[in-house]
Amino acid sequence: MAKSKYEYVKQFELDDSLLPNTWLVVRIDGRGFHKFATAHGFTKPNDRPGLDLMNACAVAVMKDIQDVVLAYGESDEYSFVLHRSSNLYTRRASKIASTVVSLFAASYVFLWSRHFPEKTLQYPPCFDARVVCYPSDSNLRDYLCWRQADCHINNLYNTCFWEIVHSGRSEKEAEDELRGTVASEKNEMLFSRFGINYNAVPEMFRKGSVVVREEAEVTSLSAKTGLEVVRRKRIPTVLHVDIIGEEFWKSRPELLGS
Ligand SMILES: Nc1nc2c(ncn2[C@@H]2O[C@H](COP(=O)(O)OP(=O)(O)OP(=O)(O)O)[C@@H](O)[C@H]2O)c(=O)[nH]1
Ligand SMILES: [Mg+2]
Ligand SMILES: [Mg+2]
Repeated sequence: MAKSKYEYVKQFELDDSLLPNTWLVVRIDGRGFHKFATAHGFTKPNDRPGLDLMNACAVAVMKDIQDVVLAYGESDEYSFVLHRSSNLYTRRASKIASTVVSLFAASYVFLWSRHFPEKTLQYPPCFDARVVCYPSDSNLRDYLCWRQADCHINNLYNTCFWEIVHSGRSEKEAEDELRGTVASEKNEMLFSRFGINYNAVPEMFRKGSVVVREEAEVTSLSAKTGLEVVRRKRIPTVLHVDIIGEEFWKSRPELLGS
């Protein structure tokens, strides 16, 4: 069939394929979530149902997109790691990022009432997305260390900040008091002034959330025989563990393996 005279416009669509044989990380982040958290009365500094909802959305993304081998989330962001061998959408950046972020945002709305049965969603949440290539395994691990260290630094700061505010000081006073303090001083402040052992703060808040495909037994009914069948399946599972040290990677050699 003859091409229409309009077809030439396809030439304006530029190639945005990502470098082959590199780890791909899609990071999504809530747009204006400071305002979103306020509008929905999220607990400060950590809202458990809000974080559970983020994790449920990440699981939904991983159930749908098999090329995602691991996801890491904290605050209003989630990073999705696609294996270096992935050929999803022939590695076109905009197709990959837009698919991940729209699936995440749609899941956020779809699953909202399950996590907030008593709260009405006030307006549509929005997330941005970017995709970055990491050429080596150590670059990828350093990326994930960066995000988990960010989670730790922010959570320690925010835990102190809100303890000071909840004790009756203004936000400005809390900010002034925390300026220039190091981690050990913040830990000491939490312990001696507020009776909080930082290590006893839930791991989800201190370490963020990692989603990996863990083997589990799944029971279903056979359509043929009507009998129960037990299968071993790899299910996206949310963990709150350290991913900076060796332990996590040593016990999961398949993650970085080919
Ligand atoms: N109260 C509360 N707020 C949260 C929680 N998680 C995230 N937030 C808010 O979300 C913000 C996320 O930070 P950013 O992503 O840097 O800021 P943002 O307001 O989303 O702005 P942009 O990402 O630049 O659009 C935090 O500063 C908090 O205000 C939570 O569990 N509880
Ligand atoms: Mg944000
Ligand atoms: Mg953020």
